[in-house]
Amino acid sequence: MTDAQRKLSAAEVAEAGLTGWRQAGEALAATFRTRKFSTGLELVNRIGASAEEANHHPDLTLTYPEVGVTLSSHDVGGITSRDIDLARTVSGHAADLGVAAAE
Ligand SMILES: C[C@H](O)[C@H](O)[C@H]1CNC2=NC(N)=NC(=O)C2=N1
Repeated sequence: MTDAQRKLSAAEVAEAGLTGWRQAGEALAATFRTRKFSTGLELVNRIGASAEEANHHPDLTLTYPEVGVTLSSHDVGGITSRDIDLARTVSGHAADLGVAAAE
């Protein structure tokens, strides 16, 4: 089993210090206040490109005012370093677009 397949404890997830993200059961979740559908679509497209590059895919909800992102590692049924890494990437895309996460 590689480190990327090791399920992280809640303490390890908290130690990752992900701003704007919360643990929801066996997943990480964040809501980004895009405020415009076009901005949300751009964010979703950037997330999608990074997900394909990482071969690790979130669940996404695109609405007019916001984008919801949920991350978990399906193969182990929990949160791994893959989810932490992609969460950081997603937060970076949001920051690039001037979009804040709902706290
Ligand atoms: C075959 C393919 O590599 C796997 O199904 C990948 C695809 N994307 C994935 N995404 C997520 N979130 N978890 C996975 O276990 C996963 N596995």
